[in-house]
This record gives sequence, C-alpha cells and structure tokens, in this order.
Amino acid sequence: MIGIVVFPGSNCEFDVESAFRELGEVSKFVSHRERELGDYKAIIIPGGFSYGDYLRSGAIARFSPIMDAVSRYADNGGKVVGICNGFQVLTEAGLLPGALQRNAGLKFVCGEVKVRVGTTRSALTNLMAEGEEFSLPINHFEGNYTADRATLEDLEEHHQVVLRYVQNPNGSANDIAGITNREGNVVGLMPHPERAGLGFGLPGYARRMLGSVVAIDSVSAVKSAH
Ligand SMILES: NC(=O)CC[C@H](N)C(=O)O
Repeated sequence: MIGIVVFPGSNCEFDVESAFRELGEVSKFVSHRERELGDYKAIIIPGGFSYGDYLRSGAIARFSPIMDAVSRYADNGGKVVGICNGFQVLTEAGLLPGALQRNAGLKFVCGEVKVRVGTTRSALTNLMAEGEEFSLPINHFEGNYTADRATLEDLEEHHQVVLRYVQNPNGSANDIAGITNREGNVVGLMPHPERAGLGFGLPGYARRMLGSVVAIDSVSAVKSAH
C-alpha cells in the first residue's frame, strides 16, 4: 500500500494513484490532518498548490499535523518521494536541503523537458541506469532549485543529484531537477513521472522510476544494491 498525502490544494493525487495502480500497487489517500502514518511501502507527497502557494510553495503545508509523522517515517528509513509541490514541501520541512524559488524569468513552465539520471542510489532511481535520458512533464512556477555553495558541493560530492535537466527550464542551480537525502530514502523532484504518457499508459522509463519506489524494502537495501 502506498500512502499519498493530500493537503488543501493538492491536485496530482489522482495521477499518482492511477500511475501506481498501473503498476499493480494500491494507494490510500492520507489527510494532512492525520498525526500518525500506518504501514506503507512508501509515502508520496503529490504536486499541486497546497494552501494556494501562499507565502511560498510548500511553506504552509510543512506545518500540517501529518508532516511530523512524515519526518518520523523518513527518520526510520521509510521511503518518501515529493513530486513538484511535494518537493517544495520536503525542502520547507527540512527533509531535503536547499529551496525552490520562482523560475528564472518569472515564467510558469508547462510542457515536457528532457532529464538525465544522475544517480541510481535512491528510492526513485534504483531500477534506472545512470546517464539514462528521457522526457518528463513539468508544470510549475517555483522550480528553480537553489542552495548555498557548500550545500551544492555536498550534494555533488555525495552523488545526491537524482535527476538533472538536459535543457534547464527554470534556472535551477547545477541543472538540478531532483535530489535525494544522503541515505537515499527521501527524494524530491520537480518533473512529474506519474503524468508521463499523459494518461495513455506509462512509458517504460516512468514504470521503472515509480517501480523503483516499491522495488526495495528499506534504505539499507538502497545502499547495498549499489
Ligand atoms: N505542479 C505543481 O505541483 C506545481 C507546484 C507549485 N504550485 C508551483 O507552481 O511551483
């Protein structure tokens, strides 16, 4: 069972549910009001406009009751993947380093963008090949990843860049489209793998990407697989 956290303003929860259903995985929606998480294979924080993106995207959602449970779940090695607004929530919550600021040029970007797998040592890429390239949908206003120089160096040194844009659509530092924490169990990315194929069936790379989330049981397995 996959847990999908839903905030007021989330709007990609059904896309995530249907993508995992295509992989044979059942999901349950988890309200932002909950204080405990049950036994899930993984927790997904989906895209959308939680709390209307007021203040900063993800800045209010991170104070929801459920987020303490998500932090504990991650601390215990549970797999947590934040997609788009979910990535923003994870950085605001301090589960991932850095921040997502407004796109360069202050433009909302919507379309497909080519990305490259940076590391396979993560809950989202363990079935992928390093250097593999494919296109994924993007749809955001605040996807411009930023961090101080030491954090960026640290991310590169420890191979925590999960996905990089081949052509940077938003001004992200180091062309970063997605990162993982040091342990590999918490991942955030701006593109939407669950929307790949636009409802006509997930392409193979998207199946392997979302399949990675359920392919292994624990963080130690992420580590030992590589
Ligand atoms: N698709 C999304 O999740 C969008 C995230 C956020 N509302 C933004 O525009 O940056």
